[in-house]
Amino acid sequence: MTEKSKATDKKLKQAIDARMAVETARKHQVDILSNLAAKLSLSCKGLDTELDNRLARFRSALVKGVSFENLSPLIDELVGLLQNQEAVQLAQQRDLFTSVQSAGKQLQKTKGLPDETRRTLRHLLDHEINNVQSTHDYIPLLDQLISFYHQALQTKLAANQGEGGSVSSQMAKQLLELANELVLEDESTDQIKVIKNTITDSDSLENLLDAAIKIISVIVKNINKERQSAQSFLTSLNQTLEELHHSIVSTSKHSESMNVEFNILNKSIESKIKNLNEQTQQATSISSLKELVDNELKSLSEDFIAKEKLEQEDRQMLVSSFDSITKRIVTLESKLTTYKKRLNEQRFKSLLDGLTKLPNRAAFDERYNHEMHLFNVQPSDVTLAVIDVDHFKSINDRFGHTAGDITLQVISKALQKSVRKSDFIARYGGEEFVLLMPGVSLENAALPLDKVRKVIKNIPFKFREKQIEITISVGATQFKKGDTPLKAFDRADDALYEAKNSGRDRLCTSK
Ligand SMILES: Nc1nc2c(ncn2[C@@H]2O[C@H](COP(=O)(O)OP(=O)(O)OP(=O)(O)O)[C@@H](O)[C@H]2O)c(=O)[nH]1
Repeated sequence: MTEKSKATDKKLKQAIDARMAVETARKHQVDILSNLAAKLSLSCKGLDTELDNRLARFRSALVKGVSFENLSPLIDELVGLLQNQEAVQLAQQRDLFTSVQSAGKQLQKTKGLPDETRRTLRHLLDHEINNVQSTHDYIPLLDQLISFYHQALQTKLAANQGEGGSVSSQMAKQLLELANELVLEDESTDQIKVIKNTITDSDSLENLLDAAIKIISVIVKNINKERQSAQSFLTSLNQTLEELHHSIVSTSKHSESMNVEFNILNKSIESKIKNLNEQTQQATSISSLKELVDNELKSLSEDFIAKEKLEQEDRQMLVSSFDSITKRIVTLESKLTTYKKRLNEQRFKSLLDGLTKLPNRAAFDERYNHEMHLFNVQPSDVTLAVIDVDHFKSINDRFGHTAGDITLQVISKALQKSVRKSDFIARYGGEEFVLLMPGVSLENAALPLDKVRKVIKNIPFKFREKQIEITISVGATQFKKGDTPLKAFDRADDALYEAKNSGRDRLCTSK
């Protein structure tokens, strides 16, 4: 190879190398641009379709190796679209600020949010939200807000469930109390008992409503029966009165017609006697006088017989009329007695508690007010005790309402047996009893009351083969000068509250 061709060869090689370097640099630049376009496409994907399409076209132009001059308008378009996108994002950012802020404020109003959550939320709304620079920055805030919402929802749900539970358990309690207070005929009492046994504290509102409707229908039937019975009594009373009236009218009519007949007879007798008198004056011989007297006496005697007959008829008529009136009155009296008896039984029943047969609250109120009145007229020692079965709800919950009812009956019997004759014990409602002890000071009542407590505690209750100890708490007080029924009761109730709070199964007193 000549020197000249060697030099040419070297130059060519250098030129090829330079070209290769340029090619590589360009390829590198295209790669960088393609990469940028790909990243842009990825991060802008979905923001704007137009931008998506332009970026795709830009990438394919790069791959095809379009000259930079041709790429330039594409880049301009992209810049324009991106600028537009910036404005869109700013607007979205503003909207997001407003909605995050209002959502947060709404959340702040939610009751029952944990304190820590409330504090973090306040910080978020007062500070963090103002430091947000981009839509992306909202993501952690939104994440926090969603978790707050979750907490608020949980709190609300728990509160609702709690509320629902306590509402229905309160309703169940009231329904049972109402059922206990009902004084109905025997058959209806049994029906109410069956309904009562279906009521439990954990019942849904729907079940309670169903039980309430059943109770109402028993009451309505009872009212109808009662009304029918009152109506039949009134109808028969009405009938008897009508008959009575009728018989009196007919008796008096009969008497009137009798009177007319009597008058006629009397007049005829009178005129005959007058006539006899005149004719005897004018008689000229004994024989004619005898004949005259004979005739007149005969006629008079007929009149007297007729009068006697009339009188007898009248007497008989009166007697039979009185007889029938008396019979009717006797029937009416017997009906009245039956009705009165029924009413008395009803009244007696209405003062007795259906389940325990102890005097009920109405009977207690009557007696209690009376004792308070006596005390205010002439003060003496009167002790009032309020007795409540401990944890009675758990007996119902564990062994059912029938077991609960039997427990109340057993306790009532034991209470009645262990108080003195002069004391007055009543079922105040539910598992609460009241005891009035006239003539006993609080000091002297403590021992017998504590004895009552022990009696109940020692009853060997057994449910489902399980030995159960049932205890009572007692709160007692003594009537004081200036007391009203309410004041004294509240004092006894406070003492009961203290007995419950200090461990139950005890007697607490309040002076
Ligand atoms: N079986 C039955 N249960 C009744 C009757 N009347 C009320 N109850 C129930 O008595 C329970 C009383 O419960 P609470 O007032 O919570 O009192 P407790 O469980 O005795 O608890 P403490 O009084 O606090 O010791 C409620 O579950 C009532 O449903 C009734 O006639 N029969």
